[in-house]
This record gives sequence, C-alpha cells and structure tokens, in this order.
Amino acid sequence: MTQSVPLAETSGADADFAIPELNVRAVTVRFAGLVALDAVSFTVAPGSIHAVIGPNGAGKSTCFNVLSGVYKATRGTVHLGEHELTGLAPHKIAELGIARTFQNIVLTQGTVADNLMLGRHGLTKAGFTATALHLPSAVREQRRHRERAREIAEFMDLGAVFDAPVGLLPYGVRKRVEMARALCMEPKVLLLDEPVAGMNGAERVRTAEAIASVRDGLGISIVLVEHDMGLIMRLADEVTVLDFGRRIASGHPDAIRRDPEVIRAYLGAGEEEGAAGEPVAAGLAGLVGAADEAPAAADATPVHVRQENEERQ
Ligand SMILES: Nc1ncnc2c1ncn2[C@@H]1O[C@H](COP(=O)(O)OP(=O)(O)OP(=O)(O)O)[C@@H](O)[C@H]1O
Repeated sequence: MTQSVPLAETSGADADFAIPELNVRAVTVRFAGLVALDAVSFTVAPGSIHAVIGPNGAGKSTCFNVLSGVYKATRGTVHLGEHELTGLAPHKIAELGIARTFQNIVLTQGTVADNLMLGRHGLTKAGFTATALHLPSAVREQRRHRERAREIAEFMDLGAVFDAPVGLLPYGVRKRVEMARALCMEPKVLLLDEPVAGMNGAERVRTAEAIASVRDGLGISIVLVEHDMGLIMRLADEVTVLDFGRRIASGHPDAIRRDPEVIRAYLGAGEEEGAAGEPVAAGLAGLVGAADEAPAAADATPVHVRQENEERQ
C-alpha cells in the first residue's frame, strides 16, 4: 500500500474526478414513532476521513443507509457536490460516486479477481451479448478492467492473492478484498461500516493502514462508522458524534474526546464529576492510539465484538 495509483482509470476524465464535498443537511429519519435521525447535518471535506460515532442505537447505520440510498430521509438533503442524492436509488448513488462496504458481509465465493471485477460491473460498457460472444471490443474492455482491478489489488496489498479463492483467505484479508471491491467502482466517497469489527490486533493495524492509504494515496473521501475509538482517534480528520439520533458534537478528534457531552453520552451522566473528571479523562485519553497495541483492553468495541476478537486471537 505504498505505491500510488491514478485516481481514475479513465483518461481525460480528471475533471469528473475532482472529489466534491459531501453535504448532509438537516436529515431526519423516522420509523413509525421513533426518530432515528433528528435533523443531522455534517460536511465531509474532500479527501478527508470523517468518522460518525456514537453509542449503540445512536443512528450511525441509519445515517449510512441514507447516504447510500437504502433508507429515504423523511426530511433534509444529501448532496455530493452539485448532485442531490436525496431519495435516489442505491445504484444511482453508486453511479454518482458513493461506494460502501457492509459491516457483516464478508466475501467467500470466487477469486479475489472475480470479486474485484464485480466492482467494475457498473463501469462496463459492453452489453451482455457482446460479452457472451467474446466480441473483440468486449474482450479488450474486460482486459482493461482486469488490469485496473489488479492495480487496485496491488495498492491494497492484495497483489499476491489476486488469483486466490477468497474463501481460503484470513478474515482480515477478506475484509480488505471487500474494500478493494468498493474501490474498483472508482468512487469519490467510500463509506466504511465498521471495517475492523471482528478483527484481531494485527488485522486492525493492517486495515487502518489501508484506510489511511486510500485517503493519502487516492485522495478519496472516507466516511467511517466504527466502534474502535483508538482507530477513530488515530485516523479521522473530523468526527461527528450522534446520540439518540441527534448530532451532539462535531470536530477534530482531540476536541471530541474532551467534549463533556460526548463523555456523558459514552460513559453515562455524572461520571465526569468523579475525582475531578480524572477517571473519565483517563478513560477516553486511553483510547487514543490504543487500538493497535491493545484493542480489547482499551477500545470501545462492543462486548460481543470483543469476544469474537478474543476467539480469533
Ligand atoms: N428499519 C428500522 N426500523 C425501525 N427502527 C429502526 C430501523 N433501523 C434502525 N432503527 C432504530 O433506529 C435507531 C438507530 O439505529 P441505528 O442502527 O442507526 O443505530 P447505530 O448507531 O448504528 O447502532 P449500533 O452501533 O448498535 O449499530 C435504533 O433505535 C434502531 O432500533
């Protein structure tokens, strides 16, 4: 993950590939009587890692589902640059440049190459008949997509397993394949839903490096939902904190981890008064940079995920 690859494989399309701001404005989502998101706003700066965090049930997944078109906002708007995404179908949103990975989907079928080529599907121009008949234009196009998929695999440190069956790879590598598949869509914004959930310490370090490389090497914006606070504090350029569907804080990770309302939301009201705030301050400060060294001891990963991690180690 040290080399850089061009932002887009399309020649002469650089203007189209300028990374725009992602603007979420006053988005509300209601499920019957429940307000899962309550007028939430935030902006993802081009080429930044923007984390959306919050306790269980805060509305993080709902937010992701709105951004990717799985859920429709009851109110509010989402724009990617000049394009309004509000209410568009997921495939339209993907076409406009938003790709996502899922928390619980880990690929097991086919080779790494097969999976990455699935990510190229939306960019393939040759129709079904041309492809089935192996017409020269279709063959050329497939070859070009495969070369690009290999480039992305190498960027994600997957070059050595490009032709390997995904099902035989370790869990952490499969999760990286999933991220590479999303990158094969040539997105402008990558939505990562709990990318290190269920990983052991070494896998987390590798994945954190991969995420940083995507920002630093490709310049793509990343929106990250993750419970691992060490990873968030280390990687994120900006953090939006949700609690009961409301945005309670937004800003640089250093400011977020000292924000009294964030501390209250995570650790419970009243605790920050104990011992001049030291236990709380120490607890949150301990999260910073802790994910890589001692993820189970110091992060805010939910208990069930920690147990999975321990079983894997
Ligand atoms: N499809 C749905 N129908 C009804 N309620 C829903 C639906 N999806 C989410 N909710 C509710 O909306 C609220 C926010 O849920 P959401 O899954 O977005 O939270 P979260 O922050 O992602 O939580 P977690 O960290 O546990 O994944 C919760 O009260 C949840 O029960």
